[in-house]
Amino acid sequence: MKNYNLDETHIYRFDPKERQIALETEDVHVWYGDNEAIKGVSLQFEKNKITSLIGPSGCGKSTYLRSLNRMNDEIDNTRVTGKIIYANTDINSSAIDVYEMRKHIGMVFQRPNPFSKSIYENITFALKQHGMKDKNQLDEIVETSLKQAALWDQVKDELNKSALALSGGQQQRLCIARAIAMKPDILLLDEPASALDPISTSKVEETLINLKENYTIAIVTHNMQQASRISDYTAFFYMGKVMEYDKTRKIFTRPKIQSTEDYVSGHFG
Ligand SMILES: Nc1ncnc2c1ncn2[C@@H]1O[C@H](COP(=O)(O)OP(=O)(O)OP(=O)(O)O)[C@@H](O)[C@H]1O
Repeated sequence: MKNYNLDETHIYRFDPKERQIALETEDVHVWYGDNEAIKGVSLQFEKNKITSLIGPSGCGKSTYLRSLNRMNDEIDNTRVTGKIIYANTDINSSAIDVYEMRKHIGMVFQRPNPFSKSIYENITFALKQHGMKDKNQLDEIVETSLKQAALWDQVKDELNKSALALSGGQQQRLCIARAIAMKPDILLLDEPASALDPISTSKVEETLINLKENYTIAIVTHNMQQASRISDYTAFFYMGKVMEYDKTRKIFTRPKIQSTEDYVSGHFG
């Protein structure tokens, strides 16, 4: 294993006058008990763009992603410090209504995890929990979300069918539809295509590219081609830090840091 200089980093910063920042973290640290998994990450996520989080296994990508909508709160013995700024508010503050915040910052997990309910109910379940009762309104959201997730044409005649009868790729697009039904601003995805075959993967990628018109997306991926195909920005994580953050094109063609270059060219370690 090469000895990479962990102090040599390159973090691209936006000028907020030129680019709209949808979400920003300042010096975020995450501990699992005594293990400091994230060691001071400050990143900006540009509105209506896709940002990929890449890096070797165990470097903290998922931990960082989960901190962006406080999913680490659900894990015992976890501590998160630093600021996570969304809409001029630090959502890492104890005063935040986490349930409410997650309506704005939604998440899709690695394995498709539809509820054991119909396709229709998968999308309407959380909306009903939030008090929405109007059938026409619910129908409309089901249709719009499934269209945005590029699944409507395949399922529109069988909305009462069990979601578990869909293929893996369709289930994952249903999970994306379920997340966007809440009309979040930001969509966090943790390796959403890793359990899918290449055709389903390319459908999910197409879906994400179309979604960025309306959403800001952060995605953890192990797939370098995927990061370079779909994302506008890429952050390279290593040992709980971001070593390099820049436009995706730069990360993959002219990285500034040796560890990034080795990682993206497959010569890491
Ligand atoms: N629920 C947890 N409890 C305790 N430690 C955890 C937990 N989840 C992650 N960790 C630890 O935090 C560190 C970062 O893990 P994380 O899963 O965030 O990395 P990752 O880059 O997403 O890895 P991978 O690419 O393998 O999914 C690792 O040392 C891991 O063991």
